[in-house]
Amino acid sequence: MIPQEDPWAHKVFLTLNAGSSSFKVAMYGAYGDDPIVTGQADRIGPEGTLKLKDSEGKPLAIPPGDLTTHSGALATAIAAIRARFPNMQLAAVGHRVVHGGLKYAAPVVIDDQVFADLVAISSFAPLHQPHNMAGVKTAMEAFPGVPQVACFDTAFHRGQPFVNDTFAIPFRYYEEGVRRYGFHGLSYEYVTGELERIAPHLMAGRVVVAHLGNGASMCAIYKGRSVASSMGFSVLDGLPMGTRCGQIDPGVLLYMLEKEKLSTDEIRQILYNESGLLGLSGGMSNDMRTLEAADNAASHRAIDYFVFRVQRELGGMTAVMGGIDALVFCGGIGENSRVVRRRVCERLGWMGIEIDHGKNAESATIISSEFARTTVMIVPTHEDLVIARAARKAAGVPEKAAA
Ligand SMILES: Nc1ncnc2c1ncn2[C@@H]1O[C@H](COP(=O)(O)OP(=O)(O)O)[C@@H](O)[C@H]1O
Ligand SMILES: CC(=O)OP(=O)(O)O
Ligand SMILES: [Mg+2]
Repeated sequence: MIPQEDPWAHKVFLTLNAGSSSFKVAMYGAYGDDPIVTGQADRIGPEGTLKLKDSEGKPLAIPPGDLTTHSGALATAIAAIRARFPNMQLAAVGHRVVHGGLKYAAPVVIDDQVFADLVAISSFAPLHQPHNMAGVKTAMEAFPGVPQVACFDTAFHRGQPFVNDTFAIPFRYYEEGVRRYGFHGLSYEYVTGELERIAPHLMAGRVVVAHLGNGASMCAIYKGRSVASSMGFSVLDGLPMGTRCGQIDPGVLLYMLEKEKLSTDEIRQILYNESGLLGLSGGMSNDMRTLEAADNAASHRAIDYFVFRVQRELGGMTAVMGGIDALVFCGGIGENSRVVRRRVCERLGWMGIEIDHGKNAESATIISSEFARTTVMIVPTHEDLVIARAARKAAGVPEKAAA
């Protein structure tokens, strides 16, 4: 028999994950978890930077290009990847799209209708969705005919119970789509899959995942399904974030409108860009590393509030699940900040949470002490891999156990 060459062996998949002032790009083959290229554009604008590296860590040459806009930076990244891999056979591009609205609860190949639907809900996520869709447009132009696959941060939560999906305002708003969508779903999907693999007995129970990054949220996962999430209608709700406020009394917005006479644009700017860790620290920083290093009254205000809100959510999520079997940390802060992890877990012995300080200091996978009732873990998240897997599936790559 003549051996058949695997038609997928040389195919590649691009993934794009756009944030407010940055985006991450990666390229994967048809199988396996390790990317062929990873990279990031930061501070997109007059001081934009772009860095890409191959699987051996060697930097890719960046051609001259426009780093002042998301589309320009992405076009530059694509040019760099094309120059380094001139014969690449691109099978699909996967995009993180923050909001799928009511209609989209699973990855979808983007056609004109899907594109229009997703642009139409941009105001639901003004910091992310316009950039996500700019990325889709740029990739469509760069790779005509290649399937573009949208992967939604909201999808993981769409089956959540009504009581976590709604606000107590006139019911017509719920019917119109003003709901608590929850976000970071690609991250929760990854972590859930990892837990299923490494600790299936925990996944069968009651898990709280704390995705603590520049954007931060928590999710209560009961038997593998999202039953409560801290983020709501927009990416502002729940925990305080780098520059976003987190949970806020709507009366504060009325105060800003009526008493201060601020415009909606000014209020949006405050809530999305000037609040959270940055706002509470008096403008010092949105970056947890900088705040931890500063160790002064302003940084303590911000970190104390952050820890307090994580603990409150944890208590609430534990209550609605009738207990907790595992607490999982992920995201830049969850994976790296031993201080935040330690402080969150302090005084939670009544919940069966007790961490081993040595294991926490070395960021081990399991950081709870040996006899603690609740397992506390760190699972580094990989949203891009979830996107790559969805793009592979949409392109028709057969499931094949990674060699
Ligand atoms: N070693 C560390 N100690 C404390 N915080 C860290 C550390 N490394 C990263 N972080 C924090 O993680 C956050 C960024 O998280 P990340 O998940 O990368 O963000 P994004 O949402 O932009 O993907 C920043 O606040 C950063 O300070
Ligand atoms: C949904 C969200 O907040 O995303 P990010 O963490 O990328 O800002
Ligand atoms: Mg993030």
